[in-house]
Amino acid sequence: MNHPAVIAPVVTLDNHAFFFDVDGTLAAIQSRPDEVFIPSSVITCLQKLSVGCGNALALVSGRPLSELDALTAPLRLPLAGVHGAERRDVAGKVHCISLPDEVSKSVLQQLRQVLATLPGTLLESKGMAFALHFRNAPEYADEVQDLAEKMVMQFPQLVLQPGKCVVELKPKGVDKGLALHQFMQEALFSGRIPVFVGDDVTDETGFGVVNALGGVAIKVGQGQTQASFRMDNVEEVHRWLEKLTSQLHQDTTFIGKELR
Ligand SMILES: O=P(O)(O)OC[C@H]1O[C@H](O[C@H]2O[C@H](CO)[C@@H](O)[C@H](O)[C@H]2O)[C@H](O)[C@@H](O)[C@@H]1O
Repeated sequence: MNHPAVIAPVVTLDNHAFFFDVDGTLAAIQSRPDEVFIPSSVITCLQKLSVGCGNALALVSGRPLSELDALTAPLRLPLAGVHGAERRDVAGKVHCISLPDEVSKSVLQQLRQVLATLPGTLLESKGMAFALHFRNAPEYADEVQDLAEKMVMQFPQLVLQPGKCVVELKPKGVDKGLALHQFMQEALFSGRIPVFVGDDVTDETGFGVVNALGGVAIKVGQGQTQASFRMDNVEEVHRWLEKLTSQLHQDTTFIGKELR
């Protein structure tokens, strides 16, 4: 569906499980990945919501788990990172897809070499995945795209993951839809109706899984999507979170409560 409803859906904490993308959804887009932050008021909302829905709340992001923990400190949520290549389940166990050492070393070396010749581009290495950013050098978008395409031809273990002013290389077979599906198999999530809020191409596989489960898929911002709902921007996501959590009783919402 290309023209989803522009209204916040009705959800109830008893019945729903909540999944949030990070960049462009909980955190406003910044010029560089390391400039991103989630306002403390939003972290408080996430904690309230998590407690209110029996801890059936997870982040599903392209970022590594370590960065997600840092961005949401002091929370320690179930997480899917690197588009699903890493996942920390409800029990805290980390599941991780890795690349053979020689592959990741060779990819990294080749990417570094070429991107060094394209001033303003930025390479983010996540071990088993690589983000080639051109937000600050849009004139090199085509060169970056060509480089990424060459790498996936050379290394069949990798596939392209397009994003906002970025082309990523991630392990084949990994996506947010699968990560979301895996969370929904866990006792704490299963039986609930999934709600997933995301803004980017990588979130579409998550929206697909949510739709198949009769859940609520919410696209943030413009662009084609299979989500059924839309929110205008990050600020609207924040306002929705505030509204959802303001209905909670005080005794379920205090900071510092053990999340599981
Ligand atoms: O799945 P997400 O949580 O949305 O993460 C997707 C990628 O987000 C980051 O890059 C994007 O945000 C940056 C900061 O706002 C921005 O500078 C960049 O242009 C965007 O592409 C992050 O750096 C990637 O690792 C994530 O995969």
